[in-house]
Amino acid sequence: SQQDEIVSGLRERVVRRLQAIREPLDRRLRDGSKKRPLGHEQLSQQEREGIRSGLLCGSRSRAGIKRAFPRSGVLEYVEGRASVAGMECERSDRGVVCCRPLASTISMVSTEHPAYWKMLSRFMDYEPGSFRCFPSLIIAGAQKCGSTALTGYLLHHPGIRFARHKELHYFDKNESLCLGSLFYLAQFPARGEFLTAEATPFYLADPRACARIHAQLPWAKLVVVVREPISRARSEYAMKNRRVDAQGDFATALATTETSARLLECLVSAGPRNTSRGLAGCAPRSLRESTKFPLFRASVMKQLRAARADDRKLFFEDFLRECFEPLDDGSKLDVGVASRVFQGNNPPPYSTRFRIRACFPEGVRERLSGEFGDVMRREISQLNACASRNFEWGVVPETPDHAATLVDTCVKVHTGITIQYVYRGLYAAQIARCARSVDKNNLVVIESDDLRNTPQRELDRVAKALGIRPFSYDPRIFQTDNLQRAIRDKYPTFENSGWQLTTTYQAPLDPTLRAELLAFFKPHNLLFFGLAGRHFPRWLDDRHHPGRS
Ligand SMILES: Nc1ncnc2c1ncn2[C@@H]1O[C@H](COP(=O)(O)OS(=O)(=O)O)[C@@H](OP(=O)(O)O)[C@H]1O
Repeated sequence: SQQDEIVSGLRERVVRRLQAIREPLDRRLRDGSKKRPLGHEQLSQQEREGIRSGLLCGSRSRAGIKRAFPRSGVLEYVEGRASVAGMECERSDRGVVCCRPLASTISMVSTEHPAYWKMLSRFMDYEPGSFRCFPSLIIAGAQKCGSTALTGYLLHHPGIRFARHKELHYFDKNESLCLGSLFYLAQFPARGEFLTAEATPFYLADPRACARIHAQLPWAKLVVVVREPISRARSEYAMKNRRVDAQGDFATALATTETSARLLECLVSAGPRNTSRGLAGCAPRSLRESTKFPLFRASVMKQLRAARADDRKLFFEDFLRECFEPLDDGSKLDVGVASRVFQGNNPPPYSTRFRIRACFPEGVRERLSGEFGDVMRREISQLNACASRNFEWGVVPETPDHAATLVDTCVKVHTGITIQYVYRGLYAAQIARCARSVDKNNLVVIESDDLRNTPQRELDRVAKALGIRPFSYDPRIFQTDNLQRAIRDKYPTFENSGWQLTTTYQAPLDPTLRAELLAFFKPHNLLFFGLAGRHFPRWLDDRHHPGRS
């Protein structure tokens, strides 16, 4: 079919590029140690390109050094090996389930690629001998439309098990893909009387994820939850707002010399080998209780892990010296700790402040770039300017394919909750792009209000698409409190990212802004209705959602 041709054409192009990149790299690897760190400036143009395009793994250490090595994950993907090595697929009333033995793959990987295995084993938790099953169901989008509610409901289905974490981001992040399908498989439970599922609502927005999913998991069903785009955007903005607030509070707490001093004492007593557990146990309470703390802890660990095992102690000491500014006023630091970390300074420092910008940049970089109306208007005007420059049909796409080309040309997609509040509500564009690789029969679209109002009916649609027996849910699980509980039990840290089951909005949206946004989204919504084969009149209605959004 045309889709297959596109995929195989793409694959050929990628393989050719890959060969061009691999040859010099293989030579270098033969010449030197497999793990030889390469200074960024030492990377060849091709290697740099390989890292950029995601064909090679590149990791950055604190010293700015990059390592490049062939990415097992991407090799699997490009060569189509991931899906076949030892895989067993079966179709039953449990749907289509494809599994692979984890243990034999592990022994192969650990002997053939020790460096890769070393990196991989850090992320893995597995029982030897078990088969793991790739997901047959992926909740692929869209963000802020109710994907977590849908996950929370499906958690009660006896024939479905979800991955350990919500939002694996395997198909959209080069670093995850880099770890390969073994890493991905390890996120799912050992084979049992169920199919497996994962939910990463960013997949729909990512320009490459659908093609990657199709190449690795051609049997998987993708469920896309959509929502009236203005409410969606507002929900995303509200979540970002919560994150920025939490970030400000964390930075303020960290900036006090008292907190910084206690943190440094805590790190010194935990030492290089026990840093993570130590931080969880002895970091000042004002930090530990913040929703930003897990990110902070992960960031410290990531920086420390960049050090090679043999020089970890040295690296740890360097980290402390670089990240804690010596001061001579403020909250006093334990004398022993001060002289150990800041030895050589004159006069001897007795207090300190954590250098948050240098040492925890991810904790302070999120910003709101204006009021909701400003960011929406700015994004729309940039999109319109780009569209009128590039397309004879101007700013209003006439077909879903036009809409897909519009976003391909005019939107540089960013991960995370960034400034793409408008783009992520252009469902026709994103679904049409996804359908270039994923078979339409494998795409199930659910509308957010329908999910809220008639959940059993929507869950039956998912079961039907998966080819599994319908399941009658206890209606109590649809109550908000129970839904919240189910989500918290499964994903206890999910709310740390600023996510909440529902947002309380302070005021309704300004009517003028609402009218402008409705007018902008209308043609995109109509294209989406055409694709979905359903009309959602509430999306076009000015009176819709006066209270909720
Ligand atoms: N049962 C049910 N059905 C449909 N939608 C529901 C349901 N429960 C919650 N919500 C709404 O989901 C919004 C959050 O969406 P997500 O969970 O997909 O967000 S995320 O992308 O995972 O961050 C969030 O939107 P806002 O409240 O506007 O922020 C929720 O209201």
